[in-house]
Amino acid sequence: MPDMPDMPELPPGAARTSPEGARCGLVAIVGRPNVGKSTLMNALVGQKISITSKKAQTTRHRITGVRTVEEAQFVFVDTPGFQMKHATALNRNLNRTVQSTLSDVDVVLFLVEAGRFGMDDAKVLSLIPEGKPVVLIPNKLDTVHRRSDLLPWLKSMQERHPFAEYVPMSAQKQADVDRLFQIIKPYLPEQDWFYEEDALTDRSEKFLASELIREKLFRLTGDELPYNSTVVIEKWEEEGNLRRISAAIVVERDAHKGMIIGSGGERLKRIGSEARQELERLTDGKVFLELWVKVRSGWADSEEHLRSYGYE
Ligand SMILES: Nc1nc2c(ncn2[C@@H]2O[C@H](COP(=O)(O)OP(=O)(O)OP(=O)(O)O)[C@@H](O)[C@H]2O)c(=O)[nH]1
Repeated sequence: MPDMPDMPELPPGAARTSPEGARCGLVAIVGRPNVGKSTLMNALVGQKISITSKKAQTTRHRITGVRTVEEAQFVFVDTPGFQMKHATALNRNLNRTVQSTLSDVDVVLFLVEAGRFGMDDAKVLSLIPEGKPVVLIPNKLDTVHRRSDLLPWLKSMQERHPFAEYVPMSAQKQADVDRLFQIIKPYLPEQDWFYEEDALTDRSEKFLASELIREKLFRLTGDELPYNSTVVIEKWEEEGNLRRISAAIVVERDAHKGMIIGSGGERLKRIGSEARQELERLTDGKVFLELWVKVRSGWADSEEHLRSYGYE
């Protein structure tokens, strides 16, 4: 059976429903790991399409979500986080992805943690091409006790970069998220919509499934598991409303394999059963999920492996 097709790429002008004065543009969300990019994108798109987790570096793919608000259509590109400590091929790839993603967007949302600007944030800022409108989003504002403490910090940020807008907010607050749409709307060019009004994402169901298994994997192994473990969907068959999925969790070391399997296979069973339940909700059908763990030593260092796993 075929995979769920990705949404076809419509050239500008092909959407049939653009209203008078339509705007449409690409919006990138960037920031160091764990700053709240996935949380913000999920809030903006209004549906869980990217996976949030306390584990840094959970977003490795470019993910596009689409949201139409009044006459404006926002096409979101969620770019990967950064891993500064380990300079592997994986990270070089991430930086390339970030830069190529940013070269063709209309506006960049640059997330930092309100009141903080470190080397890791500076590195992200330095990858944004010159001349792009950049909206500074000091996120997690709810964790700042006195808002007035933020003023000198905001002033210092003004000196770092000529940001187009300053929008301190909390990605977890709906009112803040709604306000953000209005603020970034003028940065979208006036043109016809790229997608139908109710389009949510152009990612396939298969991709979402692998991200979902990854989320369960990281949730249930806590901080023990290195971020560069990955999930590869090896079999995907559909029979009516039933999906038979076989997925491999690829890790670097035998020790990690044991960690995932757990004593008596308990942990792997739990990862599988939680992922299956959520996949059934996602696909609105029945799912047989077979999970297994593979050791692929040093895979994060090999450009070739990266290509075969689809990270180019
Ligand atoms: N208090 C608070 N926590 C937040 C907010 N936004 C996100 N978080 C939390 O911050 C953590 C990281 O959020 P993510 O959305 O996964 O961050 P990310 O930038 O996508 O992370 P990577 O995928 O590692 O790049 C999660 O535990 C979120 O619940 C916020 O506005 N306030």
